[in-house]
Amino acid sequence: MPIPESRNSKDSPFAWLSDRRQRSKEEIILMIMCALSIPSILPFGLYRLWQGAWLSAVVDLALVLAMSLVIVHVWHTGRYKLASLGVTLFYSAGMLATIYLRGMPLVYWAYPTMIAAFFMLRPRVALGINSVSLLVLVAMLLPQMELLNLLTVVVTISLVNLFAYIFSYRTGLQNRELHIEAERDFLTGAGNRRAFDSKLISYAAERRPQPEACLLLLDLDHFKQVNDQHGHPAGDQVLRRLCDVLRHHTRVTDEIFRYGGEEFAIIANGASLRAAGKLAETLRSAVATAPLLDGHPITASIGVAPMPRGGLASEWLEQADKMLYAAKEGGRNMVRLAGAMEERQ
Ligand SMILES: Nc1nc2c(ncn2[C@@H]2O[C@H](COP(=O)(O)OP(=O)(O)OP(=O)(O)O)[C@@H](O)[C@H]2O)c(=O)[nH]1
Repeated sequence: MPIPESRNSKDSPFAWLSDRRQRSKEEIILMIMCALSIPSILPFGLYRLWQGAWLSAVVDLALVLAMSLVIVHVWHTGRYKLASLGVTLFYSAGMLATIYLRGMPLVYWAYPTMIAAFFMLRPRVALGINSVSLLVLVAMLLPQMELLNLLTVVVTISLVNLFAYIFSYRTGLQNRELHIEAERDFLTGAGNRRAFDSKLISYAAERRPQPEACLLLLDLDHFKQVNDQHGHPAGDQVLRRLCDVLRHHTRVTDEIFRYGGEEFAIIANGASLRAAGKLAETLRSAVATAPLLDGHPITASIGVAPMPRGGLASEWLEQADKMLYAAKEGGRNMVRLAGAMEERQ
């Protein structure tokens, strides 16, 4: 079976940002936003320095320095959540400080600053931060602006926030729906090959120590005969029923994927090799006794491998694949476990 590779790296225009490991979209967006803010703010900082407006210059240059530090931090650690919140708060505070120091003409900076928050944070969090910023802004501008002008600023900023919130909320919803559909096998409802590959890649990319997990590769025996003797629709029905059997005997925390025609992968999260061996045996026996197809007994072979500690996800898959091959070679309708423990029917 071909081993999955990181999908992010080769086909993305931002592959050069990947530093030989998979980076999330959020990391890349945050770094790009920070990188863009440097040429946007630096000229103003330098200009104010030249003018002798020291305080404004310090605010601008502090923003530039902070954005540079964030890029270095995210680049090296890959941690973006707290950094995204920090950047948004820092940006918002910087924007308010600049308006406070330079007055009303700088209020135009509120619009891009507030929209940027929606790129980096969840819509609700961005809206919350922007609402607080708007209140502070009103308190600052009240003594120096005519009421009608201030009202115009408040209404336009509120509308920009409302539209940005609706847009990012809808986009998030659509992305989640698309993601679910793109990773679901249309016949059985299990995760598809793409979802399985992503899962293995995310295991490989995980930096924290993972709890133990085992991979079960299950392949129906002589499935070609089912199609040949009973037709393709009957074969499809068998696959759907098989998936129901797998769901029935696994935990909600276990993940089921159809990675090939009549081949399924189950990631048993939190399961030791011993527990996974028992699960595999339960599944093997459940498949053998389940009425998957009237008058045609159907069996499955299963290979099991524990997640290698500090090893590659590809090794994990290879090991389970070898065990599945051993189960087929051993006569089918059996379970093979990587390591010493083996079971035979
Ligand atoms: N009905 C149906 N059949 C499928 C689907 N995908 C793959 N198959 C069939 O699955 C069969 C797989 O056959 P083989 O790879 O020879 O494997 P097998 O007959 O199960 O033999 P062993 O795996 O060696 O026990 C082929 O006949 C495919 O047409 C599907 O979505 N629906």
